[in-house]
Amino acid sequence: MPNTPKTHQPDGFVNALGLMSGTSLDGVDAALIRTDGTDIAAHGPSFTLPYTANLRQRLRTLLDRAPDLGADDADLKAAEHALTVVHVQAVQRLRHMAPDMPVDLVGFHGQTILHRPGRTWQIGDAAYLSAQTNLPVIHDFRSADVAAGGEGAPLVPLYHAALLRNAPAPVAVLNIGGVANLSLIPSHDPIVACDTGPGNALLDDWAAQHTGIPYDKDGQLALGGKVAHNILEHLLAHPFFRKPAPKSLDRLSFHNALTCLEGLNAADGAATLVAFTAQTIARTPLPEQPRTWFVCGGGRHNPALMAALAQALPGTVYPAEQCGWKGDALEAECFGFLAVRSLNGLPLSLPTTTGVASPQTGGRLTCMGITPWGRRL
Ligand SMILES: Nc1ncnc2c1ncn2[C@@H]1O[C@H](COP(=O)(O)OP(=O)(O)OP(=O)(O)O)[C@@H](O)[C@H]1O
Ligand SMILES: CC(=O)N[C@H]1[C@@H]2OC[C@@H](O2)[C@@H](O)[C@@H]1O[C@H](C)C(=O)O
Repeated sequence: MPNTPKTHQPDGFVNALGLMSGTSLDGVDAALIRTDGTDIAAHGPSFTLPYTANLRQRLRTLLDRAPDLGADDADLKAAEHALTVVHVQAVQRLRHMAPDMPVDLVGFHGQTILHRPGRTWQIGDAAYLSAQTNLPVIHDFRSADVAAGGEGAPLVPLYHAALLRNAPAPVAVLNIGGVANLSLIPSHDPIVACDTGPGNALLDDWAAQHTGIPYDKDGQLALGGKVAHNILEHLLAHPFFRKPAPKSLDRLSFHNALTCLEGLNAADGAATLVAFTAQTIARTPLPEQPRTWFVCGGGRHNPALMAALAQALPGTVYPAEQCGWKGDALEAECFGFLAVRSLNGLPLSLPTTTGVASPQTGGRLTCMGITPWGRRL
């Protein structure tokens, strides 16, 4: 059921603060936008609040344990609280950064610890976040889509579509986070979207194993390595990559791929993983090939990956900044945007983005002791 009430600002536009804790487990992205859930009137500030190595490790352990975890497991609850405390800090810091853009609403994605067909699980304590910030919070964005037969991901396509409204089609936005996903606006048909395969997650794990640093900074490893083509082709033979959109992944979906790299040196393994990410994107079956790609997410900071994409993809590849977007803030902005859509009962997903039977709204409102628009009602 759609959340009520609808937005109370006279023109329908509100200041929505989005929070996204992605599959890379590196921190929480926070961003502020002014939107009515259809148009974006302003992009406010954004930043990432990094997790401590300790919290990152605790979350990583939860990902491994999630299939067997009960919802009230003590480690889970403690990590969920620690995660939410960082989100509270992120909200407070962003409010200080934007005193002229008072926050009306928070979109709180939380941390996905498990995602598989028929089940998606995000942790994060929305009631605590609402109570600590005195703000209404929309959370639990994915479960309505899953309950209605959808993949529950990706949810960012409708935000990408709003950003691309005036761009000449066919055009795509490519997000390279821990997992990679794309949104394609074809020339005539509705938006098509899917997860494409691993983004940086395998490369992060490989770099951590071989260098003790949790990612391949500036592609230094990969740029010095050679692609092991026999291993690459073996990895690409997985049927997921031939499946048409919509489709989605868990962060650990391709984790076993790392065992195929055993025996390679650190640089060659990194080069092979970069090629794997680029090729899985290039081979994604699409109804039409984009003429232009705008790349967001942390992967665009990796020059080895950007070079591999430029070579593998048809069309021209640009970082998101080419459009004036903030490539590290898009997902957080998206959850601000989706929070307003949720409040207004608008769809968060479509049959062509998640495979859901019909356009589907979602998200739940949590409001601790305050009215939906706080003191501004
Ligand atoms: N300078 C850099 N050089 C290489 N890689 C980088 C650099 N900066 C960031 N990255 C990569 O970007 C990742 C973080 O990306 P991002 O924040 O988009 O992921 P996420 O939002 O957690 O993931 P998802 O979109 O799957 O939820 C890091 O883990 C790292 O792999
Ligand atoms: C289940 C889940 O959290 N999926 C994430 C993940 O990270 C990237 C990709 O896989 C995408 O499907 C999704 O996040 C973005 C924000 C989305 O829903 O569009």
